[in-house]
Amino acid sequence: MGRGAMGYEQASDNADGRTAFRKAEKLYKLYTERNPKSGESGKGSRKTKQEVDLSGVIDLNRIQEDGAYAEERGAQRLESGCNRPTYILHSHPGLYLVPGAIPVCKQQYWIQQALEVFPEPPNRTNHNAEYGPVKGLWGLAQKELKSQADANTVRSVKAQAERVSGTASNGGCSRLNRRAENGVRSTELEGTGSRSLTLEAESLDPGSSCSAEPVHASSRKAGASFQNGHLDAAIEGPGTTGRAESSSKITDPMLKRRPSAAKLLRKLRWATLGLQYDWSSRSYDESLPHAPFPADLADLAARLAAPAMRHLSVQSVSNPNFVQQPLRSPDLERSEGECQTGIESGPDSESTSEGDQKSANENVRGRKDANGSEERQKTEKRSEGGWKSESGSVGERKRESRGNGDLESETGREGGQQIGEGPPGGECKAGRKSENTSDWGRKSKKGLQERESESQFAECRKEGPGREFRAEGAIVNYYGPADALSGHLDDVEENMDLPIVSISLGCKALFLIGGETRDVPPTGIFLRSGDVVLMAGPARRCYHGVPRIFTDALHSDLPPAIQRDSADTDFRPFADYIASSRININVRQVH
Ligand SMILES: O=C(O)CCC(=O)C(=O)O
Ligand SMILES: [Fe+2]
Repeated sequence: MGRGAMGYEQASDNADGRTAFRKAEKLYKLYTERNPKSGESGKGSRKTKQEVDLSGVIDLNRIQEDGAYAEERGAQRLESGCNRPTYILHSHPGLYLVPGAIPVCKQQYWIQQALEVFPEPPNRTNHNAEYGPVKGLWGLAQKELKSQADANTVRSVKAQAERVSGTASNGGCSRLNRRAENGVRSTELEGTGSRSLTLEAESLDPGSSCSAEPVHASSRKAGASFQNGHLDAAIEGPGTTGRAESSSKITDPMLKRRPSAAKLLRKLRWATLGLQYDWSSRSYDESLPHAPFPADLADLAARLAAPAMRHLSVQSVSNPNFVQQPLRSPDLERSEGECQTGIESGPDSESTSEGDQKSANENVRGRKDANGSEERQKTEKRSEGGWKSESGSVGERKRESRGNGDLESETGREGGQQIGEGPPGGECKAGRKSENTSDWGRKSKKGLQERESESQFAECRKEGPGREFRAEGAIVNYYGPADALSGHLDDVEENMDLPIVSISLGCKALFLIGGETRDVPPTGIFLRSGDVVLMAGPARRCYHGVPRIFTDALHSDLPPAIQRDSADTDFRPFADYIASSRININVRQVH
């Protein structure tokens, strides 16, 4: 196929029955192997990553810096009218690449939204099927993690005390209990209620004979509760302990099986915004309860989509058969020309309705996958999905696929300048502090502010009436270190020429885009935090996927402001998450 630089020239040779797309996925996926030197072969031996030749992957940073490289890769810079360099690839008409489109402070904002707000009911996540709507997942997970950290401190103090005294004594034990209680109270002071206290107490020094027994007992009585039909994570308890005795008090069978919030967060794989996609019917189900599409994200998507919308408009004029763009809805009517953030108006994340569990035990392909199947394909259990698990027990690593299971997981968890609208005055304010959010977004490093001045967005315009992208639904993908999204098409939206606006956040990913069949060898492109991809027109009909994300510090290419060690304190919990994760928000116009 003449893409020798990709390093898999043989990809279209179908002799072994594998398609070119599949071969590329296999070539690039994360391989780990046990290092016999680091322990006995088998259990306990260290896994090491295998080197893969990535020289064929298009690097958008280099495209921007090196004209010869850009030309060699068939990349051409567009005048997008948005002051951000936008590139097209000659090999993939309809694909638009906007490196560093989202400023770093906005990346922080969207990461926070994706973790704290977007998974909230009535938005559905991969957890709905098994556990029903889970409310307050991020907050509760953070409390658990903090309690675990406190417990670790208690443990190390205990160990130290034992080392000093030589033996453990009852006196030492009660001292430790006091410390544990202090730990709980200090957490409570930070805003947790009394039930949270019991939850946290359970996490403290688990299994220790010195643990605070009376508190445990009260936690069981607190039990889990439903509020407005939602499992309210903020006041639940027993599901997080996993202890047999606690489940005896629980009547709802779902809750018995519910893992800790921290684990649920780790296993979060997708959330849907706006119109809810029903994986069973492979369509957007407008009867499913849904919150309005977040206004700030809709505004951002409309701006980001502009280059593709402009192109489509031109084509529709020159070709009368070309599909006409739908009229923009009056409620999205806004003044033209402003290129400010829309994030001041955060989405209404209040739950408005009951969650839906109707497809709880089904797993259905939600899109056409790399095998070309367009059929509804039910698989046995939704929870089995298409997740691949290379390490860990099924129970430990069992993951739910979103629909067709094209998000895969293979191992356990391990550890430019931009559109995204510069706010007035050149400051990169990430947005108003909302009720549930911390105020990290208001802080901004000086250097950042300078780089993200308004001037670079001044020309970023949305198109006029009739040509503006209208965000109606989005899928938010959460990738852990060994997760992959296998080749697929997104082909259920009404107008398949309209762009999908795809925003990358967190660790670098390898994105593959091929052709209309999986026999076409795909092109690999690195996507970093803040990069945006538009797939419009012909590119909408091309198989694409993410075989790999890079979570090691050397290759994750995280900007300092979202790195663990250098992020502002308020952003630190999000930085902890994103250090080994990638989030992708892809926004669609459905009608
Ligand atoms: O994660 C990505 O970059 C791609 C996501 C995607 O293709 C999808 O969700 O349909
Ligand atoms: Fe996709």
